[in-house]
Amino acid sequence: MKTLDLLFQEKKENLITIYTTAGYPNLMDTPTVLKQLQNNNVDIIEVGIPYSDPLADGPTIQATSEKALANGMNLKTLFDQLKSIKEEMHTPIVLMGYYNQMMKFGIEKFLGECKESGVSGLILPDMPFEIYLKEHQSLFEKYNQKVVFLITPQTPKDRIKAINDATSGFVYVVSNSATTGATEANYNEDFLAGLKNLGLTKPYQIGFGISTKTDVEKAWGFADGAIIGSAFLRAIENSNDLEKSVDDFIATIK
Ligand SMILES: O=P(O)(O)OC[C@@H](O)[C@@H](O)c1c[nH]c2ccccc12
Repeated sequence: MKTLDLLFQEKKENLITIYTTAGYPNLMDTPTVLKQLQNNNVDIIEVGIPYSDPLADGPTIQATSEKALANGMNLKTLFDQLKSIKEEMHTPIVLMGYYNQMMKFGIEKFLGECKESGVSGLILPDMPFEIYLKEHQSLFEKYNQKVVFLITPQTPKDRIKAINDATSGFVYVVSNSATTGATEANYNEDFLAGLKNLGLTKPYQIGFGISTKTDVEKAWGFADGAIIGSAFLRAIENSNDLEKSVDDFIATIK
């Protein structure tokens, strides 16, 4: 498994991160989806842990989460699936979940399982970075887990600096203040154009509402990478040939 650090040493721009919900469209599909994303040379794979109360998620991600939960996906199954493909995977995997899920599972057990499963880092959108620094940083480091924090157009500048400093993975730049999954990119262009002057020292990628090649190229103009979730999930939703659907989608954005 390639670490995020190594990836960012090798590649500093034009990154593609694809988000997929674990256990979607079917319970056992996630290993196939991950391997096929890797075959298509995506740079990072973000795997969402389905959750019944996903605060930051728009309708597409929420629907995939509900389906995945109904399919029976849970943390144990997800970790088992990740372990089953660990030897084949070298693309960095970042898990996206909610703070509560991690705390309920037991934080040390959770981080240990992440390490055992080949996970490189975590996005926990509702974990304040102050809490991370005060309470969790040493455990994350013990299990080699990087942390990704989000900034939005509403985040004050001094807070952005602090978030950049607390980040050990990459900074997730939310393109606008809406939830995930808009069908059209609705960039806050002033915010995005200003990113370069914020003095960010960590790699940063833009997500929310990116669905086409044009959107991706635009995001690359403002940041190191583009993150795509909902558009990808819509592309695999009714697939009867997952591998082909993944190939076809990636072909549309590269
Ligand atoms: O779906 P979109 O608009 O392409 O945006 C990516 C996003 O879904 C993914 O990164 C994500 C899914 N759930 C999240 C929760 C918080 C932040 C980000 C996410």
